[in-house]
Amino acid sequence: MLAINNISFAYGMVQALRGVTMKFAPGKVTCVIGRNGVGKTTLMQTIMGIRRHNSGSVQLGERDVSSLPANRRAKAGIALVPQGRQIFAKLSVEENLRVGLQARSDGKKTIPEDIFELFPVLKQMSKRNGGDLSGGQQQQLAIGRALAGDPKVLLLDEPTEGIQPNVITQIGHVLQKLVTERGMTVILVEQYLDFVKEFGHAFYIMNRGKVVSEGPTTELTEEVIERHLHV
Ligand SMILES: Nc1ncnc2c1ncn2[C@@H]1O[C@H](COP(=O)(O)OP(=O)(O)OP(=O)(O)O)[C@@H](O)[C@H]1O
Repeated sequence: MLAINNISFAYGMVQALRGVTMKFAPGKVTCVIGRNGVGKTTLMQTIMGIRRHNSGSVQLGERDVSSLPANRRAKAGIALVPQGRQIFAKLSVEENLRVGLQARSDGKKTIPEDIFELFPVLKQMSKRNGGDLSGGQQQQLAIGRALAGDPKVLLLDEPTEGIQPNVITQIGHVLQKLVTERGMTVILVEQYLDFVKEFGHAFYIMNRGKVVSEGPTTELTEEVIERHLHV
């Protein structure tokens, strides 16, 4: 279980998060949705420890990880697939995956074979440079790199952005596997509501740095969407 309690964060005078409290269950995909600029990316960066929240706490299981920097949160089992993927263009696919190994707490130095089973294209392309891959392949690489660190909690910031439909479906099935077979806690920032409804179990809607609605995705009705998400 990952829980965040009363998290606030400001960029100077811009208050991006205002007392956000959320719970993320293992074995479930929890979706964080909201219009542009409501604080979703800031929230993911805060959970990862890339941005240090001004107040509140981040609890991973029994452990309060609020004071840990990002690299130690990664070792504790949190991984982020960032918005825009941020793969290393000049490194090969294999080298990108090796970067992910550094987050492991068991010191393992080889890329786990199951990453190639989840994303066979990464095996076929293993010697190619990251920058030569298509957008969809880069997204798979970014997820594979996060999984190389053997996380318990996987954060994904808009993984379907700019990706062709067949790869979106493949990514959805991988997330389904990670939660059902490994009991992983998956947290998904997503604008694509069909994906949320198909693969998500629970949702939080944010507006102006706050939670304004939450529930199981079966309760993500047209009325809720109309009230909180339409511009
Ligand atoms: N580096 C920054 N410096 C100053 N303000 C920022 C910075 N990054 C984000 N903000 C502001 O913080 C608020 C929240 O931004 P954030 O990117 O977290 O929202 P978001 O919901 O992820 O949006 P999007 O869907 O467009 O990515 C916005 O008002 C944004 O303009």
